[in-house]
Amino acid sequence: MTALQGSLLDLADDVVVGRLDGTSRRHLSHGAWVDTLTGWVGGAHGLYAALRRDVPWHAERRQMYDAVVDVPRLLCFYGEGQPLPHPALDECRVALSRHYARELGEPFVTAGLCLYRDGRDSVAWHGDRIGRSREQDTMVAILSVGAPRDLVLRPRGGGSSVRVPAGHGDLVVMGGSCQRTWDHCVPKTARPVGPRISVQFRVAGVR
Ligand SMILES: O=C(O)CCC(=O)C(=O)O
Ligand SMILES: [Fe+2]
Repeated sequence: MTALQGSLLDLADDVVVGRLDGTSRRHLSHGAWVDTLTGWVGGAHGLYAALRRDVPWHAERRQMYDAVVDVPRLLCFYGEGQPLPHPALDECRVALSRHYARELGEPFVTAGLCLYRDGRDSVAWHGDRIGRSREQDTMVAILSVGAPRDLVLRPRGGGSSVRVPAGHGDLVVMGGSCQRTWDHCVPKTARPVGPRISVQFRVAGVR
């Protein structure tokens, strides 16, 4: 009985990367779009726990005008060819590369991980415009595990914002001109929220 319970628990811990054919696309202005798929990764608890435990999370400090401030989240970046911290993330990367191959024309090769410890952690308005994404269309695919937070997008030229919920096991892909013509952020929240881990898959030479 104990052995059976043990194996059932193991089973419940298994991380399952689902199919991508259920993604739904929302077209934004200026050729930007977002694809979403809720519950892409099943057993996401196991993935969250393993990443929380195994990733060498570190804090960063950044120059902000004339002060040096803490970046309000923990980070870890995996460059091209670097082993990812969980086999499910390799599976995600390969599945995304295959699914978007025709449209993107190149594979996802890097993974940026962020840990938002609570509602005070956030990422300010920005576009991922370091590298080719400043001039060219690209995609940034984000897997979220842990507490749900919102990814909010707004057109750079002004206009109303779009709120995209990023829940446990969900996928959000920003594509087209999204990094150039729109900004995105994960706002702070006063709601009592638990920790969230975000995994951003990008192509070579884009941050
Ligand atoms: O946490 C997220 O899902 C977004 C993170 C992000 O925009 C970034 O690291 O560039
Ligand atoms: Fe970003």
